[in-house]
Amino acid sequence: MDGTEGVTQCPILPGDTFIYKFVVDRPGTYLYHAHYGMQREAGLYGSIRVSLPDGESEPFRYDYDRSIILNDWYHRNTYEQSTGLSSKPFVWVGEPQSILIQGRGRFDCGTPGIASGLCNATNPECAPYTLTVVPGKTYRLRIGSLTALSALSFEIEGHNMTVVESDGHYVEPFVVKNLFIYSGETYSVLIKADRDPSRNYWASAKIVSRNSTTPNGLAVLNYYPNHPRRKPASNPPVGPQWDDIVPRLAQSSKIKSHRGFIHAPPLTSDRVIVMLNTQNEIDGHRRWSVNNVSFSLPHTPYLIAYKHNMLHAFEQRPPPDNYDSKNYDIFSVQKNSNATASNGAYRLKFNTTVDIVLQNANTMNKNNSETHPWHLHGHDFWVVGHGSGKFDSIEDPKRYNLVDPIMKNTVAVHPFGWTALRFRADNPGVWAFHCHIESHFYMGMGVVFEEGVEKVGKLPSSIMGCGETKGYIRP
Ligand SMILES: O=C1O[C@H]([C@@H](O)CO)C(O)=C1O
Repeated sequence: MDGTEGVTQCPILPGDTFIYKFVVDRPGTYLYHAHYGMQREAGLYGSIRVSLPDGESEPFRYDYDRSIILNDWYHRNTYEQSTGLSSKPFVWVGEPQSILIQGRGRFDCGTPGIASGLCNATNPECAPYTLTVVPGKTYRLRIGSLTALSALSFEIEGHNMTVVESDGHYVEPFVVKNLFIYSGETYSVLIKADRDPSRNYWASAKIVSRNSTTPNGLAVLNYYPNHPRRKPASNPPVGPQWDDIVPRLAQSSKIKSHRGFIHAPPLTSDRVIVMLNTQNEIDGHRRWSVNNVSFSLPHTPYLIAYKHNMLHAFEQRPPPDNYDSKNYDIFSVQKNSNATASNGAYRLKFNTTVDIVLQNANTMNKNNSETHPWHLHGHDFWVVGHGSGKFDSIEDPKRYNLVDPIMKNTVAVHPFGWTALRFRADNPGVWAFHCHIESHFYMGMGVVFEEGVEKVGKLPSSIMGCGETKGYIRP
């Protein structure tokens, strides 16, 4: 079960109980969240830690295992936000009010317009999250990002982090001072509590890629037995420049599979889909598109429509596999006047190898391109390449890493850059592939893949009840 509303099931109605069954078949760090409207941003999410079977060990050592979720937080509720996003004129959600580390953030209660009775900065719930460590011990910190919008840089004052896992795959270890993490991703890092134990240290999460006014999210690394509320004696780290793409691209390119766990990709692919990511206007609505097609969800979930011969429930023409890459200038604002909205799906041949090249471009604002974390349901993919500028379909594939690429389920395409990924279409079903920024998916930044749907067994009636399946009896 996958749980994506409109793709693999109908939404779960208020008061309903819905049971998800899935096989827990791989250790690692994972995220779960609502996939209806903007409910994830409204708070319906969490993380899952899958441990190893007894007797097996990981390719790294640590004394303690801790998990945190990074998020961004808005004061306006998601109904207001989604109304603005679909209005004419368009009302953008703007920057979040706070960055949260494990659910805790801060906000200046002196901000004009905030009713003072509702905001109390001395409330103990406003105290930063504290991670208590025993001097000399090594911690595995599992970090997941479920931000609605923000790309983050996470760091702990004075402590390097060794990246060892991402999205459930072991990484060939590398050391960072700050970890760039995009919505939908998970990382495990090892931290050794080997600094002066007489004090506490700041952990900080800073927004990158957007020129944000949101203050950094803060937490405290508390060396036992210091008091957890004792403020670190220094200023929190300022973090990297928000618009410096170089270190972000470098980190993305650095992540490789752990050498003891290499599962190499097929050396060739059967199909290449190049996806130009653009922001554009359709019928006066601000939208995001892939190859000039802006995604909209059908009322009848694809999986049910395919299995129950209701193909009329959505557009049968698939979106294009390419764009006019010869003539399109990705570095300037484009009109994209042929952009349309559609819910057509890509149909993949079962058991074939598919390459996706995400091509970033300028938004509708001058000299602006954003970071988009793309998340694929139902699969892990190999990240075979990242680059800046326009993807060269002859030269760039020659430089793909087909030896030890990392497998992930979420990967970023950087501003004015491209990201190439490869996967096997070997999981029968229908799967969303979308930008994990909540408002961007809402604005159409996604596609759907069908593969081997004929191999899917009888569908449970619990997933039905919407669109053309309204009359279906639910248990
Ligand atoms: O989708 C978006 O819209 C705004 C801005 O482009 C509107 O002008 C923004 O920053 C986005 O990510």
